[in-house]
Amino acid sequence: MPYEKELAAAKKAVTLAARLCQKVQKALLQSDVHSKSDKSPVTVADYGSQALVSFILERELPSESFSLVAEEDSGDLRKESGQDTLNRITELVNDTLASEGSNSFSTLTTDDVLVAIDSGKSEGGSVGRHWVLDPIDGTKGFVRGDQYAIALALLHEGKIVLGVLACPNLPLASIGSNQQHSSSNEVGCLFFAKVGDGTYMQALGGSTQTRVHVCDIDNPEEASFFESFEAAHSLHDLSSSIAEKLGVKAPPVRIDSQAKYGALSRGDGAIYLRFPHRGYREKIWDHAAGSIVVTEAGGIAMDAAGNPLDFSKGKFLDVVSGIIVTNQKLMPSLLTAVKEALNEKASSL
Ligand SMILES: Nc1ncnc2c1ncn2[C@@H]1O[C@H](COP(=O)(O)OS(=O)(=O)O)[C@@H](OP(=O)(O)O)[C@H]1O
Ligand SMILES: [Mg+2]
Ligand SMILES: [Mg+2]
Ligand SMILES: [Mg+2]
Repeated sequence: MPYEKELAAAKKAVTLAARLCQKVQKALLQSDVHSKSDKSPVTVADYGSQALVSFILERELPSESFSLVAEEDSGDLRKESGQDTLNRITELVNDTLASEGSNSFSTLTTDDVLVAIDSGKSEGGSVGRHWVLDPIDGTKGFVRGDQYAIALALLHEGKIVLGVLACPNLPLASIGSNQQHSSSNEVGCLFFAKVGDGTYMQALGGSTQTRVHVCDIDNPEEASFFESFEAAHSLHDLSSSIAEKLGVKAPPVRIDSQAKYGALSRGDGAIYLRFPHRGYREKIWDHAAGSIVVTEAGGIAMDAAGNPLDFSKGKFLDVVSGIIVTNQKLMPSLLTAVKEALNEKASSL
């Protein structure tokens, strides 16, 4: 089966990274959170997760020429002021590797950790294979104690061919707005998909996998939709105008990160709307794993003009206006509603 060993390595890497993140989130210290040059937050767990995933992929797939496009870099950790943070990250990475129960590695030094983080500097593109990683997607949610995801995908000749999404705080039971009462309040989901092979979910750290599908609603009135928790990341007014045009009755479900794609892939809701503020450029690591998880579950992800998402152009994902995701039946009416809402918005400016 194509990409079988890559999927196994990706699941292992992401599961270990999730373990590191869970440990940090439980006891998050103010000193663990820093601000990047664009003012967005980054924590020791973002860096630790990136170092771990990079290290595990290289260890598990030694024969491959390794290319990784990832969100974080080690610039701030190489400064004098970053030394304590780097020591803390190195300790977290080594503790997590030790908890894996294998003695087949030697303790990583701070230099090893810097090198592992910086192997995420690849630019991606349409040629060859590139891993695409968001070590913590939804860092603001992570810091708040809410939803976040570790999102890893493989790009091959410009197409996403596999994706793994760990959502440590996502309930195993549905979170949709019409959710049934569930006796289980267990959290921690691992979604994974290979091209042509469907999408599966298992409990994080578990082994029983179930195939998942997007919902098959065709009446928009019965649909519910997901959007960003942070109003700074997506225009909530615009999505509410789209929902109104569609006749959606349920209120929006606002959660952080690509956990939205995971929830959609198992039918918790029907639509995901994402309309960043003017001037923001999407990055491939914010959508690569999520998009294959949804499409292999029977959904479609497009930009607001109905173009497929093109991951082959480097680290940016250039889209017209925003990203919309839903099932096959709802997409035509969703595209119409989006077009109308965007036209109204443009004429009111
Ligand atoms: N201004 C702006 N507009 C749009 N998107 C932005 C913006 N700033 C950041 N980001 C990216 O949003 C990523 C998190 O997206 P979410 O959908 O999780 O947003 S939210 O936290 O639910 O509000 C978040 O991912 P992480 O940095 O990995 O957390 C960012 O890549
Ligand atoms: Mg992100
Ligand atoms: Mg991130
Ligand atoms: Mg970030």
